[in-house]
Amino acid sequence: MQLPETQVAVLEAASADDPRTVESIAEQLDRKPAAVTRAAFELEDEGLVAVHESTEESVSLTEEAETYLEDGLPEVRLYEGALDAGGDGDSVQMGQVIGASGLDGDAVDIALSNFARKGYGEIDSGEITPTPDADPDSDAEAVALESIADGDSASVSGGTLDQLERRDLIERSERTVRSVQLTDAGVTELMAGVETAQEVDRLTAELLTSGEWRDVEFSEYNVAADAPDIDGGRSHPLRSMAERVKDVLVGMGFEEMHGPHADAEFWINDCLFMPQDHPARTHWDQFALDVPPMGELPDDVRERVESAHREGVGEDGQGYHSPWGEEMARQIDLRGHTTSLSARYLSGLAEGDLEPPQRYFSIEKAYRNDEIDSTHLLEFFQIEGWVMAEDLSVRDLMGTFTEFYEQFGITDLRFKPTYNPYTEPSFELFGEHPVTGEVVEIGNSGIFRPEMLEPLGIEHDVMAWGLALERLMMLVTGAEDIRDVHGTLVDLDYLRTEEVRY
Ligand SMILES: N[C@@H](Cc1ccccc1)C(=O)O
Repeated sequence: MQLPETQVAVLEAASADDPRTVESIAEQLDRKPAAVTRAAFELEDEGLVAVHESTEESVSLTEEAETYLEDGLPEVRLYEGALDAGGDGDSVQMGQVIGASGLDGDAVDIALSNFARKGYGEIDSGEITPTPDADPDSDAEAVALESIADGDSASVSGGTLDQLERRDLIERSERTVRSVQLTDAGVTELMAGVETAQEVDRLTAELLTSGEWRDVEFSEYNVAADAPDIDGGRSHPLRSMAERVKDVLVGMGFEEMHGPHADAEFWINDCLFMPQDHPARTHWDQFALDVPPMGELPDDVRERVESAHREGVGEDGQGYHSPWGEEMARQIDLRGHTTSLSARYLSGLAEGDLEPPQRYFSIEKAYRNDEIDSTHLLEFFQIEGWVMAEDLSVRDLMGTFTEFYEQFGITDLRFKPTYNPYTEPSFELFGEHPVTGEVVEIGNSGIFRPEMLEPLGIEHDVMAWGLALERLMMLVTGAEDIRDVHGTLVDLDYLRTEEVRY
């Protein structure tokens, strides 16, 4: 006959004459009692053993009892204290006795309430008279505590157990004791020879149809084992990162902006007070599209933008005093930054009138004719954002960045003054790469100039920024080359394994 391994072991350990407890078999086989119990019941189903059950009282000591085991019962200590204080048959002041016994707190009351009951002496009007021949060494309760500690509660009388339970010194519970005894059939099978059935690690169609599944032993699951990697579809890690950024910004009270990737230069550059002869507006930096120009620009904004470029804004404003042509403003480019969205939203074109406070963000692509290297791509994601409020300062800007980047564990931000035609003051942001230790530029920001805001019809302060999503990703995940993170040169292994939680 073939049986699973544990059943064979239990069968061989069992005896026909002498029922053995599951615990003793488990100890002998060095297996868990639960596994032996399971095997015993399976063997019983086969008629090879009988499992007998009985209940047994188990007694355990409470914490209080454990301390008495160390220090002695309080009443015994009181008795010894009384003898030490000189009361061998004579009465002694209670205070003296307690002092000599070393008892304090609740232990004093416990001692006093058991002292007379157990014949250690008399307590009367503040005096204690110990019984000269009381024998603390044979104190039934103290002896019982020792026996229970040794696992021999059977030798303790029922009366003493009841007394200990009343004193909360023991806990009694019932437990089921199972013993295994070989049946005649079991003896016969054992003599005929029992073999260990092979373990099977997967259920097959053959096992099912043949009915053999009943007899084979299935190996246990190892939930800690390494499983093969499965390369199924999953979110791009940069997408997950974008979602996480979005969660953070929405949590900070921002609303999302959306808008065209290919847009009129008007929204990309002119509204940002970028002079039309600015180097960033050449094809060295941005991609122009060979498509018809934008048909209509909103008249009033167009006029005010033109005038800001020519004469500036305010009483002593300074424009660029250089030519400004609508034709160039209507040319369609791939946006070199998503600040075009901020211009659109601020103009009210997208959202209607905006009263402060307002907070907007976008996580969209920008396109630049850059040289591709470990920190530059032609297409990348910008985390654009702006806050419109009554009074804003550089502190608000720095505080917002500190709060934002903290959510990603970046706490060592650095700020460097820079220049943008559309912000004053302006700051570049830097963070340290966790692997290379290099200080990496992660964003650009500032407070929008009146030359930008007035033509858009904004009378309040607006602070704004453009942060690089890929650079944030590199700081968070330790990726060292932007080309591995996103784009046509991406590292597939990185895409398969990188975990970005959001
Ligand atoms: N447009 C800037 C970022 C920026 C946005 C808004 C204000 C200031 C800076 C860039 O692309 O680098």
